[in-house]
Amino acid sequence: MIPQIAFAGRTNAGKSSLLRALIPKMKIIKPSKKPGFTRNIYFYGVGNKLGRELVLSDLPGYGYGSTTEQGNVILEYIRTATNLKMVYILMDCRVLEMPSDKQVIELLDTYGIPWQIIGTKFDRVTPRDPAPVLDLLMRFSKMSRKGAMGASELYYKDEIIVTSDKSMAGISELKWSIMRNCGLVSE
Ligand SMILES: Nc1nc2c(ncn2[C@@H]2O[C@H](COP(=O)(O)OP(=O)(O)OP(=O)(O)O)[C@@H](O)[C@H]2O)c(=O)[nH]1
Ligand SMILES: [Mg+2]
Repeated sequence: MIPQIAFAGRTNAGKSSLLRALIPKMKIIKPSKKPGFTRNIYFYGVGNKLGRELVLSDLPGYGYGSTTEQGNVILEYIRTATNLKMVYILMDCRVLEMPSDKQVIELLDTYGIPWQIIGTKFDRVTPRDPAPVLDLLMRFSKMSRKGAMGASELYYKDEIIVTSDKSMAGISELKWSIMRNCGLVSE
């Protein structure tokens, strides 16, 4: 069965943009400034001449600007997706975790689906951003592990990969992470 990797996150988090950065040759639905732009799930098969190796799924965003219908699409996907190896939860580096992210994380834990946080729009982080955000990014970009977070540690059980579709920061790291999670390369 072909392994599947999903990209989830709040509306506008940068899911479609990150997919374009990951697989530039693929015709991916255009990113948009309008939150809630991706209304359905888009599946992208990735492989070589011998066949398809994995499927990347671009999920609709949740939270601001999304609809109940989009929420139901996400729920149904989490409930029924087969061979789902990882759900990357994208969060704008300057905003990070919101209550809706926690709800999705709790849902994934309920179904026993692995998840990992990906920071997006790293190019937009400036020294003027709130110190906790910068501090957190500094720690996680050094790949520190579980336990560094104090109160929120439950929600940061793994390292955060920090990315940008502008500077291409973290894109290669994310590609390796995807391949490891699909069992295409060893740990
Ligand atoms: N500067 C910067 N802007 C980004 C980056 N990634 C995404 N954006 C911008 O953020 C906006 C939203 O990007 P999308 O990729 O459409 O976000 P999405 O998560 O797919 O949004 P929905 O489909 O609405 O859930 C667009 O204006 C993008 O150009 C990034 O790494 N850096
Ligand atoms: Mg989108």
